Amino acid sequence: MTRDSLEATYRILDASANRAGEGLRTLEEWTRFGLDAAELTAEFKQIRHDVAAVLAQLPRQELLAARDTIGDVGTRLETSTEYQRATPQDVVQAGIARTGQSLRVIEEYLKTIDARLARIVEQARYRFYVVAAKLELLIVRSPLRDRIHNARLYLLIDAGSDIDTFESNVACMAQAGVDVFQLRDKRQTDRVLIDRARRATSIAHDFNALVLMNDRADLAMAAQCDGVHVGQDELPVELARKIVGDHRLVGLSTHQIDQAEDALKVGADYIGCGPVFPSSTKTFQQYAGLEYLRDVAKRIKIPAFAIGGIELTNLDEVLSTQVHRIAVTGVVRDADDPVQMVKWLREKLDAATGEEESR
Ligand SMILES: Cc1ncc(COP(=O)(O)OP(=O)(O)O)c(N)n1
Ligand SMILES: Cc1ncsc1CCOP(=O)(O)O
Ligand SMILES: [Mg+2]
Repeated sequence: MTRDSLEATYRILDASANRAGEGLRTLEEWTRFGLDAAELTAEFKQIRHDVAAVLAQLPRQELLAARDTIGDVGTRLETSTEYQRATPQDVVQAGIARTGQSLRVIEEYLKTIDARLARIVEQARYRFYVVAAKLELLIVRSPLRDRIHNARLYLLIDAGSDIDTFESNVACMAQAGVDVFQLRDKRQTDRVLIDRARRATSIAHDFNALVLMNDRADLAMAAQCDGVHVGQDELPVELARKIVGDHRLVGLSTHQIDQAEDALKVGADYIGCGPVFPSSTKTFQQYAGLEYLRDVAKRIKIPAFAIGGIELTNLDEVLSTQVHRIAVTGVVRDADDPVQMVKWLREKLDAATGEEESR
């Protein structure tokens, strides 16, 4: 290689190493502070260190001597999208693209200097693609994720006595302010569940509400509803995700903080948190209680719905934990006027959300 070519190669390696380091750091900051995702943060950090260790094996003097930021024509070229970052998610997506490209550039030019070092960078690039895909899945903004994020009132319903009553119930509840329905009826046949979920989805969508299936990802797909809710001992979130895909929702029940932290790692879109209080719908030996909700509000970034025995009379206690989303059954099902009950719950939730936003 000529002296000029070698110098240009060092310039490329120096610039690309800086770009890769900055890109990895940008991603690391979001997994650390935006998502509290310790494993992803550690993986990005390790890749950053491994690439830096490779570059450290090149003659530093040569790299620095080749650096010419002022004379670099590239620093004067600006693309129209470079300053378009509406959200941190945009920053992350740009960071992923920039880092992948830089690692590839380093690898290619290193081949002309030291094939062994190039192979180490190639391995780092493959590891980067795996971890970047995990991160992208967490931040990808599907319309349903935005909607579960904005949801406050989640109602678990059974299949009802007949289809007409069921349909009119869904319409009334959605109109009164329910954001999300879950079809939970352990006594029904698959056929009934599929039919009810299909119809509920079609009605709920007219009111901008969502419908999820309890426990069964296969039935969620058969009914083409908005997702599935699974429990700790049921279909694992990763497998539910394989069945329903990235654009439908997967919710997970959690009862303690390590389960809530795991929910983020396995890619759940939201969590149910409870049981908070004794419930008339289901019996429990143990309660997660209000303390668990306080922990979740402080530490968990995905939407969290408090569940279990929530009534109008204890809703203030729930809201005081700073968890501002609830999932209910009995308080609505057993109310003298279920529609009125939904409206009251809605009012209280909206008031709490309004206070939060004005703080
Ligand atoms: C929103 C929401 N949160 C929690 C649960 C409870 O789910 P799970 O623990 O799987 O219990 P069953 O519903 O299967 O009895 C839920 N369904 N929804
Ligand atoms: C399915 C489920 N899991 C925890 S509580 C509950 C039932 C809904 O609770 P409630 O009827 O107490 O509002
Ligand atoms: Mg379940």
